[in-house]
Amino acid sequence: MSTPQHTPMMQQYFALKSQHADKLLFYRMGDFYELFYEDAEKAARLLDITLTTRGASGGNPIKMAGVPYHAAEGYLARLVKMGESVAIAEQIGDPALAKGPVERKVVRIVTPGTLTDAALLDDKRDNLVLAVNMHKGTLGLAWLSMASGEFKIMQTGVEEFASELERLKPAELVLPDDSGLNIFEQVSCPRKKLPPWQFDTASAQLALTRHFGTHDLAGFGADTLPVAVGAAGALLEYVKSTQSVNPAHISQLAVEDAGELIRMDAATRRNLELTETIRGEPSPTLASLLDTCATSMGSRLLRHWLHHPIRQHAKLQRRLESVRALLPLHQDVHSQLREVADIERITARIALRSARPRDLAALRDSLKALTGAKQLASSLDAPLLGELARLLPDNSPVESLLTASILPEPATFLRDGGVINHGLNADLDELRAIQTDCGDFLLALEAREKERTGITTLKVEFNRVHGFYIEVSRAQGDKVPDDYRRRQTLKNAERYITPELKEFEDKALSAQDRSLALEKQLYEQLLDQLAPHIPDLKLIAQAVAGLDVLAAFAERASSNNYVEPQFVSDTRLEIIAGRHPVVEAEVERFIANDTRLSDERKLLLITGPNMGGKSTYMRQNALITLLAHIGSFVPAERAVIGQIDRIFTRIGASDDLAGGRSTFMVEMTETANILNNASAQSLVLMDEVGRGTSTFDGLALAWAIAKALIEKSRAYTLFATHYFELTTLADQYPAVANVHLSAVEHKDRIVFMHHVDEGPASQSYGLAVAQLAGVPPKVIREARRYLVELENQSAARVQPDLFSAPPAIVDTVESEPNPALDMLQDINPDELTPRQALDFLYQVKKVLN
Ligand SMILES: Nc1ncnc2c1ncn2[C@@H]1O[C@H](COP(=O)(O)OP(=O)(O)OP(=O)(O)O)[C@@H](O)[C@H]1O
Repeated sequence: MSTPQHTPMMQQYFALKSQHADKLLFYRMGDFYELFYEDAEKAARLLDITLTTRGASGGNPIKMAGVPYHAAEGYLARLVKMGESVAIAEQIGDPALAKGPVERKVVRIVTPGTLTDAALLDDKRDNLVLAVNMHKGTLGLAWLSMASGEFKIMQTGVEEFASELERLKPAELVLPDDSGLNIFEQVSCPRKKLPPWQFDTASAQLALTRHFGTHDLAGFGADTLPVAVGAAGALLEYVKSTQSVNPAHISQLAVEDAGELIRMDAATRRNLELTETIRGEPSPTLASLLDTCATSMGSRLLRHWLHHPIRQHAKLQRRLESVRALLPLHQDVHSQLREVADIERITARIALRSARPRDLAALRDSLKALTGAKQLASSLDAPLLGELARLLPDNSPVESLLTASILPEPATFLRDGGVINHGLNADLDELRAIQTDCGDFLLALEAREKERTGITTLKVEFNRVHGFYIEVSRAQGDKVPDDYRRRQTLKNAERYITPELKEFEDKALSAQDRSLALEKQLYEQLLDQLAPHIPDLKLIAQAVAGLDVLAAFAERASSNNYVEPQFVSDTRLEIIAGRHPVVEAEVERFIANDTRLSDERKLLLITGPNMGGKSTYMRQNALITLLAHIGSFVPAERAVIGQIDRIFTRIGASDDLAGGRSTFMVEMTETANILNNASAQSLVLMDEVGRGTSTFDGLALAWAIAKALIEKSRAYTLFATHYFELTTLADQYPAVANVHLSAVEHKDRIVFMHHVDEGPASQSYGLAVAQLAGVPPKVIREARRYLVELENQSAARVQPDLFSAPPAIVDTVESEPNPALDMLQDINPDELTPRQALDFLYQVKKVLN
């Protein structure tokens, strides 16, 4: 675009912009970052800043908008939240020496997924960038937290994409440009498209081995995952392109083994409200309830654990032992950890050389504060705590280095000076002494000059614009000696300089410049010295996070009266007096309930009135199971839990309008997923399945789905339903048991007991609940009348609609003679049990086939 008519500065701008066409370019001009042309229009719209025009270049006025450099972080944060990426071009040349425009360079690229600045990041959440690669139905995923250096990959089936996306919740997606796959259409997060060759396994392997300095990827266990390696290579190259230095803190690649985790699909993660409510709010959720962590590293790890429940009982035992050991001491541990800053993110900024002076001071103080936590953790009798304690520092070399190098309270910005400690560098100390001695020298000079000249009101002073001067009031102007040179004339006074003062001024000002430059150099050296300690610092951060979460579990266990769950190898889910951890905190009196599932009792059919507590009861069992599998104590009197491989939920009606699926379609898609994938070790929650369609279709489907779950999947199933007809399943299958939530009607009002009792519910109470909700009395009266009518009608037919043939078949029957019609003529529905009716239906079906 640059043509000879453009001004030299705009030519420079276009050259930079052409390399960052897909981003907003912040172009530094003095104290502002300016945006031009389309960027200016976009930024003005997004940030609500003024759009102006200035001069002209290439024959047209230049549209521009700007933000002050000192407030840039806030604007960047807003842009990144809106999914924008920004390239920041700084002035790197010396304006005094430049002939044309001062030299500028893009020094930093800020994208939603690669943030590392403390000001732009949410403390409590990992900010991930996820790269996706696909090859013949195989999905390769690679994700990275730039702020911690954690880099992971996995390979799975393409159909798992939605569930992985819900688990990882990336801030940015990186895709091959040609993917053209519709699975990405529903994803709302910002995407970066890269040339497809970057996802090629061979070039990715080369990029990765070069970065890690390894011969191949076998050491990471990644050599058998070519599709994921393709994604990892592309991702690494992408994040490197956003930084001006090599991200050395990305020091290893880990393969996520999905087999070690309890799997949960996207709907389950949402329905259980682990880290977000269904409405997308951060509380009340399981995370908001459990998070009493003292550090943000702990809060982030807790969220990670909630989405990654593990299956190995031995590993869970180690966490549980630690929680038990921490029960009497969690307060002490947390009060030690409260002094600890975000070591993980500071470490990443050290690696990226963007750590600020106060980051380093905070790291120094945190390392010191950890000595106490180390002692506490190592004094406890739990192997996992012992391991964490060993990773914590005691007199760490980094702490000594930082103590020697950084002032106790350094300035915020290195450019202001006042960062490097005294005694580290003799030259710096000398330059600083010149500045400190300055005051004494000026006082002495003032006294001397007063005496020499006899001018009693003479003052020696300094200001930024004019430097040092001697001020003499106009009244005493005639006493000024010859060696005074005039520097500035004021209304009532003259300001002078003398050769002696000039010499001093040169020395003082150059001392200041030189000390600032020296501090900068020493700071860079310090970052170099810290670089080899990055792996240790990362381990320390992990240990702090682990200790913090385990102490939070202990705190929750004692404050909320949780018990240690027991794991067993047989088929069992036995929860005595279980509670819903989140609902319990919201209601005045929570009624605890038991759940017993085993080989002999695998499906509970739950009936009861609306608002009776069915959903709460089902979810509490899933949450207790989940809590046990992250190593937490659980809200119950006793919990004995066998092997669990997956948790499925089909709860509530949620429209997926964006995805073009109706409520019923969503319901059936989720149900299909459950029927296809649940095993005998899965925990399945089905809430009122079939509700989204007509009563008879719904009932028929619910019946068949319950049968499939009990006959084929044999999963641990909690099946809540409004269809009382289903309660007869218990007569046919010994592994099906009926339970109900009780309620009593009292003078037209309904009182919910919230207690789970054996057996089916006796009646529905739908009208009573409607009344309770404030439906007008007239409507309730009408409904009551109609209900009586319906009940009378159905009394004449037993289970009429479930077993009647659908209209289409009736038509066929009428148009041509059919043996099924004769069979129907021969039976008396009033004499059939539901079982016989169902069997009869099968016979009719056979005849029709
Ligand atoms: N065990 C309990 N102890 C105390 N209060 C409870 C209990 N279970 C549920 N509740 C209260 O009852 C309310 C309704 O519970 P829930 O949503 O589980 O009912 P439901 O039977 O699933 O209703 P619906 O069929 O309308 O979905 C909860 O919000 C909670 O306040």
